[in-house]
Amino acid sequence: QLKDRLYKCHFIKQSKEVCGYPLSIFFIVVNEFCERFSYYGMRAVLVLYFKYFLRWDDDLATSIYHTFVALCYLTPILGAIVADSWLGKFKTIIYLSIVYAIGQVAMAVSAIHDITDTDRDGTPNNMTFHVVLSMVGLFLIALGTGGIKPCVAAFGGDQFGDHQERQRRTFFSVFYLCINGGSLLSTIITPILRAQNCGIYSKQKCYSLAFGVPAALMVVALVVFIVGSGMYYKAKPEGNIMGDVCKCIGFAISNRYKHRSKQYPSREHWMDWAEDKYDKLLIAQIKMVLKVLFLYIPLPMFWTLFDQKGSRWTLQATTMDGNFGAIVIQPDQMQTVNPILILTLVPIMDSVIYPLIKKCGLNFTPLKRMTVGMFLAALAFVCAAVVQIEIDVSRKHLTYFNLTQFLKIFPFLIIIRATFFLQSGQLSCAFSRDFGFGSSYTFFIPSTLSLGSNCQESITGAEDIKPNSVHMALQVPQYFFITAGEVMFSVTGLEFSYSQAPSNMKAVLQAGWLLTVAIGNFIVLIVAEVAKLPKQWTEYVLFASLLLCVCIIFSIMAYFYTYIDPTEIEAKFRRNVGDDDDDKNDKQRKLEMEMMKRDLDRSDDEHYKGKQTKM
Ligand SMILES: N[C@@H](CC(=O)O)C(=O)NCC(=O)O
Repeated sequence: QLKDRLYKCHFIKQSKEVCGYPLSIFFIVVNEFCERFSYYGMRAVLVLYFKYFLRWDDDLATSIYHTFVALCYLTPILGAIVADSWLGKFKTIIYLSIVYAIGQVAMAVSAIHDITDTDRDGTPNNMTFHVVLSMVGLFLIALGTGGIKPCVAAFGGDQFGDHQERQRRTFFSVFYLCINGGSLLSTIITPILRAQNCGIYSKQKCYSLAFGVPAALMVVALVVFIVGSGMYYKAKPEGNIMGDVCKCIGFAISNRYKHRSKQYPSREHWMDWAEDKYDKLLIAQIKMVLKVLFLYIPLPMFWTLFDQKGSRWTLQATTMDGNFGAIVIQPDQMQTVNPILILTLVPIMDSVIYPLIKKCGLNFTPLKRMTVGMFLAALAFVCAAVVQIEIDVSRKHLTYFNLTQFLKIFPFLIIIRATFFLQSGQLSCAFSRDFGFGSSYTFFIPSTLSLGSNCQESITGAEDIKPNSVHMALQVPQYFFITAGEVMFSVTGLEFSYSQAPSNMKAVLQAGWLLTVAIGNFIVLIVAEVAKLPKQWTEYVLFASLLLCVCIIFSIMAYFYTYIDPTEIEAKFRRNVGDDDDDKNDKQRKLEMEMMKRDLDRSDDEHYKGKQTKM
């Protein structure tokens, strides 16, 4: 460890800097931007791809969507283990990014309807092919995105020396902004691509392009990361810390069980039963981690609600009117409201709200912030329920109007003007109609119609599905509350997990934190499946109530939590151990340091000489 630290100091001293930041982190930040573009871009259109391309119903589409998201947050554990105990972060990121890019390409190919459209009617004839290929693609993406997730941020953090604490903190903020920048751009762009018509034999909605561009961005992310290769500090794998933790806990439990009889004196903490075999420092570190993990138990419920903005809320938007005057918003583009608000709310919270609360003399601790975040998310779902009731009322009556009569009643809903051509031999006639957002019509063409004459007046239409009359802008309050909740809950939670974790277990807690997201997505599936509520708004109310209950439980748990300083605790343990064999260790350490410094100086000289010879 000492040797590694010396090597790192030496490496960082030698590496190029721009404005006090290692040049290498620019490649990492750009990589993250492209990767998040790829992930969120694909995810933005996913639920609509299930519904309209694979022709699944809303429930199946929602279930598979959340299974996929859950898988994306289960795989970080795998990535952390592979990186820590075997390949190291750099190689893990490279290999898993390749898997990820292959998955994205598979998704793009699965969305080409022409591949199986043998009768050329615009719909695939072998749906199984498309379903299987897209499921394989999603599995590879989940493996890739989840696997690299705990590695990229930590790898970025590794590039800073101990003296660059401030720069490291700024790097993490920029990193979060890059995530949301990538997400924002892709969530605007991929729905536009999806809405285009493309195809060889027949034109259909262009899901292949909407998945193809994220695939290209993932390749760019990989290339950018590889280009920076020579500049990175690459820490060696530290051994499987997750394995050590599990073994130590397993030993404590089995040892406790073996000594269950009353004749053995009890110990202060059940983990103390591991003292017979394991280092006291490791046990103290595990105790710190377990304390935080216990606090994590109620957290998945927040993600249960949060991640529904990509499924239920997008489906809700499909039943709303996206006409904003100058622009028409696609339902899946509404998700951009989240990253837009993140980019504005994070700086406002950090520089105005939190300092103001502090000035008022209130101690707004991280756990209190997280509790408020949960409450805001519950509020967001109450808003979603109210909007849903509005939609249900507006869509209650399916009426059959004469089109002209209908347009007279709802002229403000007109947003699309389409022209149809009827042709028979040399004769043709054209008629135009205006359509409301989300509406469906049947036109009656009289058998007596003579082509060549004006058919505008002769053709009448019946409205099968009324245009969406509830405006998408009504979703803004629910987005506002869920994003304000995210800033208070997620950004604070990440910071809390990092600050309360022992030095060698930051990755373990990161993986634990990401696991709460995975569990949250599984809860959506379970609740939606078990409750099977007939009305969507009642499901929203159910989720809001569940989170409110969990929020109360969490606030009680948080009340009893005492904040710790892991560095201080670790130093105390090291001092205690050090007291026993101080002299021996000091001499040994000094000797090792001397030898390593000499080694490094020598390798420096050789490196320098090598450069001179080459010149
Ligand atoms: N606000 C989200 C991005 C989004 O939902 O558009 C976020 O920052 N997520 C964190 C991540 O690591 O993706």
